[in-house]
Amino acid sequence: MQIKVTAPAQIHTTIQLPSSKSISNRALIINALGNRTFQLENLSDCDDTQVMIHALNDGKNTIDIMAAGTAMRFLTAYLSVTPGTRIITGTQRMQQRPIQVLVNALRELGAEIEYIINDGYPPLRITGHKLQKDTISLPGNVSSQYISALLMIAPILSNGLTLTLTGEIISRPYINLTLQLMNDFGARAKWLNEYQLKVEPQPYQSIPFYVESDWSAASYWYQIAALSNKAEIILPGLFETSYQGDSKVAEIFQLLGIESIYGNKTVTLKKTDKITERLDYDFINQPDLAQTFVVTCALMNIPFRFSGLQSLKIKETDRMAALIQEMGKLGYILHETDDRILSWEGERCEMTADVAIDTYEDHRMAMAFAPACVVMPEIRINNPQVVSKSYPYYWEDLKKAGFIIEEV
Ligand SMILES: O=C(O)C1=C[C@@H](OP(=O)(O)O)[C@@H](O)[C@H](O)C1
Ligand SMILES: C=C(OP(=O)(O)O)C(=O)O
Repeated sequence: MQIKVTAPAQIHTTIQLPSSKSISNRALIINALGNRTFQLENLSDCDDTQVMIHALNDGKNTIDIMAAGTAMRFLTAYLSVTPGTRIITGTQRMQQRPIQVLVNALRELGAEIEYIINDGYPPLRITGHKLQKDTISLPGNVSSQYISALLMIAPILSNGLTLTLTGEIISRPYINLTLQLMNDFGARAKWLNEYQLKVEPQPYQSIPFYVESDWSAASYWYQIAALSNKAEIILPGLFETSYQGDSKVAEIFQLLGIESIYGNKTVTLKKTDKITERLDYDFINQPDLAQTFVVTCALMNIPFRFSGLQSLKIKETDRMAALIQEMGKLGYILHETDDRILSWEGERCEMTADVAIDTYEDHRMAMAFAPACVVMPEIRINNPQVVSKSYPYYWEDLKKAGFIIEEV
């Protein structure tokens, strides 16, 4: 399927964003490990959260988490401490996303996990039982989701857990998000120092819990505002002091002429004329924002150097390669350095005729490229349904804001 997206002349709208999938999926695991006294409120309706709900509630022997990285990693740890033998699998791409660091750590703690097809990758066969060991060391430079997964099961281990992280720690705000939620649910978990984490053997308590809106999803509305001549966008359900590391998007977009005005549980995006001449930024802590800023800066003609992108290669697709390829179609020549930096110094090439953006089964490719139509007559997006991974109503929300979406 392909759609053609056309933008309105100006944008004045209020958009109810989806709930945070990162918070939803953590709250679900924690609640499942606790006593489930309260219902979680405002859980995301995205695919990644729906697969997690099914995995935890349906009692199936084979669990298919489709493309959800958090579900694969968090459930691998969860199933390792939950009685029974289960197979956990996912999409073809999920079967290429590494999980060895987490499996090795869990095995060292005493878990029973087998690779079913390829060593180091899902699918896995997991038999859950009590884990005894209470210290573990693992690399922090592949995916923070492994660390979050281990942290979340730690309060129910007999002696708690001390984790030592080696190498550069990527996506650290997501580890902090995990600690924050664990502590909200009555656990005792904290950093001992920059590289060590400690979790006490203190069980979770259910609490009434409401999931806030998704800051990563908000980034596409910041992008639309930045690319528009005239825009005012109100986003309810977002807070300045958010648990989510991607709330940083507000600060970075300030450099691209967008002011965030925080009100009663909402943020309003307004345009300013303060726009930086170039943007250099290290995305090590906010990898999911990289696509938003690559597309936005190039289309605003702002040269950039974005570092800290090493984890992009093992996400829904190789996002570095996908960005270079698709920005090339729009006439922008990006450079990749050392598998971790993407830069653009203003080099242009001819734009592909009848350009259609490929999305590589990556929701963020669709969501970050669609706003390009604000500065182009139109944009075509292939396989637009990929957005359901984190933001099922993205296209409906664009329509609500006055965009025209046609199937072609
Ligand atoms: O813990 C989480 O909720 C996430 C952590 C990040 O992954 P990495 O730690 O693999 O970078 C992020 O990209 C992903 O979308 C969600
Ligand atoms: C990388 C992402 O998700 P996950 O790793 O959880 O599949 C994402 O949502 O951009």
